[in-house]
Amino acid sequence: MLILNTALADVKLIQPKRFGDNRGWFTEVFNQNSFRDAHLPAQFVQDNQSFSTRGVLRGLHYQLGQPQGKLVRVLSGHIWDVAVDLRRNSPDFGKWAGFHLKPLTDEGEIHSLWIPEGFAHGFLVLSETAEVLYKTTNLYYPQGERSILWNDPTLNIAWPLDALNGVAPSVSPKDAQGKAFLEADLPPV
Ligand SMILES: Cc1cn([C@H]2C[C@H](O)[C@@H](COP(=O)(O)OP(=O)(O)O[C@H]3O[C@@H](C)C(=O)[C@@H](O)[C@H]3O)O2)c(=O)[nH]c1=O
Repeated sequence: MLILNTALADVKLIQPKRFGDNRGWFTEVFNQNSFRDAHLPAQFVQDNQSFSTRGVLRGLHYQLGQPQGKLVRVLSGHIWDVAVDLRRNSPDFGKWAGFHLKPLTDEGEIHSLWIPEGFAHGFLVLSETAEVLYKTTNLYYPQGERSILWNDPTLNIAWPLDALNGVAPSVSPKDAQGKAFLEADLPPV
């Protein structure tokens, strides 16, 4: 299992080793020791799965009180996944990074994304449908959930909207009322 650096120091791409044989293939998608060796949190308490259609944009989400680190992977389809560093004491504060994520079965695209606590997370579905599965380091805490507007001008995230052929992203009513980055309650540092 390779743990690869990204443009954001604490966000990692996880590339598992895949073993092919005449039956098909096998891979470990999470290994606690590999995470520990890489000094990443290795304790997850919740697994989430969502199904979405093309153009659905979920995010940008984070939780106060019970921050969630997320280990994200795609089971089917193709998404553009975004992490935004909300930790005021971080050199990457206010920076974002985007990643094309595809299923582990696609040659050359075998990775999950590790997003630590203190980040906001969102994704845009680029395929007809997409199923996304992610483990979290803390439980869902509805009182603490927060949303920052996906198209916040300060963050200026370069969502790959061209792939939607002029159709606007589809967001939930809650996300349509997300806060501007400069007005958001950010996690304590
Ligand atoms: C996130 C979550 C939602 N729910 C419920 C609440 C609600 O009725 C329904 C749909 O919730 P949402 O609209 O918040 O779902 P969604 O917009 O998919 O929210 C998710 O977005 C991605 C980007 C993340 O990073 C996740 O942490 C989570 O915030 O599911 C739970 O029961 N447990 C959970 O952990």
